[in-house]
Amino acid sequence: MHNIIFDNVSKSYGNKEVIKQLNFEIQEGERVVFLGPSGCGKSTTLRLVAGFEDITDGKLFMGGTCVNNMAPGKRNIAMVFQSYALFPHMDVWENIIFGLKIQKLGKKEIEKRAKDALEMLHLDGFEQRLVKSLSGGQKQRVALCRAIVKQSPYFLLDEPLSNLDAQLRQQARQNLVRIHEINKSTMIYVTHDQVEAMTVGQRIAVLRDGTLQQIATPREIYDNPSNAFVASFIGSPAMNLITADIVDGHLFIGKVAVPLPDRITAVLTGKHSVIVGIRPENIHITTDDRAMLKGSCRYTENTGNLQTTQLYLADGTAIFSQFAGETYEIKAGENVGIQFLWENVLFFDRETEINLYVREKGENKYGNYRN
Ligand SMILES: Nc1ncnc2c1ncn2[C@@H]1O[C@H](COP(=O)(O)OP(=O)(O)OP(=O)(O)O)[C@@H](O)[C@H]1O
Repeated sequence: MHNIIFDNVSKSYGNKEVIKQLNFEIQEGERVVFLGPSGCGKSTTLRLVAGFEDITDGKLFMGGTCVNNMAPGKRNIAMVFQSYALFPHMDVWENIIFGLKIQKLGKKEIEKRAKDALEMLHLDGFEQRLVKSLSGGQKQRVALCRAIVKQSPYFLLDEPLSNLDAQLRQQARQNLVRIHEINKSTMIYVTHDQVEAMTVGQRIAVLRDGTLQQIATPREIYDNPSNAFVASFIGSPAMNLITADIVDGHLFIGKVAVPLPDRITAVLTGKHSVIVGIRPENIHITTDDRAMLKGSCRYTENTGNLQTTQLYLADGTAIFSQFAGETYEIKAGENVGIQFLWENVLFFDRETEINLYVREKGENKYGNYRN
């Protein structure tokens, strides 16, 4: 069994607590992404698993064993760093087999593993090339090769693709996922890139200021973020967050009152100070005079397949609408009608920012308003 359990794990540097009481489990063979803004503690958490940092409080279990005091070399991990950490004066082959020679594996086994890895990452033919003569993308693939030949049950990656351009990143992401589906190691992948998180992770752990905000599948994080922070961190353009008040069945955005559907008021009765969360694709622009809100177009961008429009509501709130397919052309300054797709609207408590509609196991704990 090669799972990882964080049991109340905290980490401080001096008086500063940078990781705060992490409690979650990564299953054997699972691909989990740590996602969050710079400084939220992603790398530190990964380094706690690798054993490069000591845990200040709590316990970390790997494969059922508490590893708080276990040296990194004993943890059976393979790691890939942003900087690649290759030996520039050695050729590709030497870089890849270096760790295996130290492990004193047999010559045949070393050759087989290295050849398989080179083939998997389309590096056959590069064996004799000096690392310093390779491009960034090639170096990154050598670093991946060097990690996968170890065949370790734990695979840790710290922003491994951040030095690559957009196109190479996409290829590298696909390579990584493919390798993982073959190796089925327990994988942790650190990134601050939400697209990478959505495409690589089977689950995403979102961190903020050293605390875990949510750990869930990409779909769940996108559809049902636990709070306004998670909501705003995933999606591009980001989810619209609109300050509003619910009063007796109406949503007040500034002075404009919009009647709420019964199934929402059945759950959110009385008064609530909220942040309305609505993704750009759930805001429709219409010429229909009966639209729930009126706004004016600030600008619109058309990328062929997608139209993205920034709109001002009557109270000055700026929101984004985005939709695919043919649309009528909207001009800057034009007045338009705005319609929310209510079934996809979220409500966050204004003070705590907590999602008032987080569903548990597919069910909305406040009722079935979303179904
Ligand atoms: N050796 C250290 N001594 C003191 N503080 C540290 C040390 N390493 C990290 N920190 C602090 O811990 C916090 C978390 O840092 P960490 O590098 O884990 O964040 P991160 O989410 O990986 O950020 P980034 O995406 O920028 O790498 C930061 O406030 C950082 O300044």
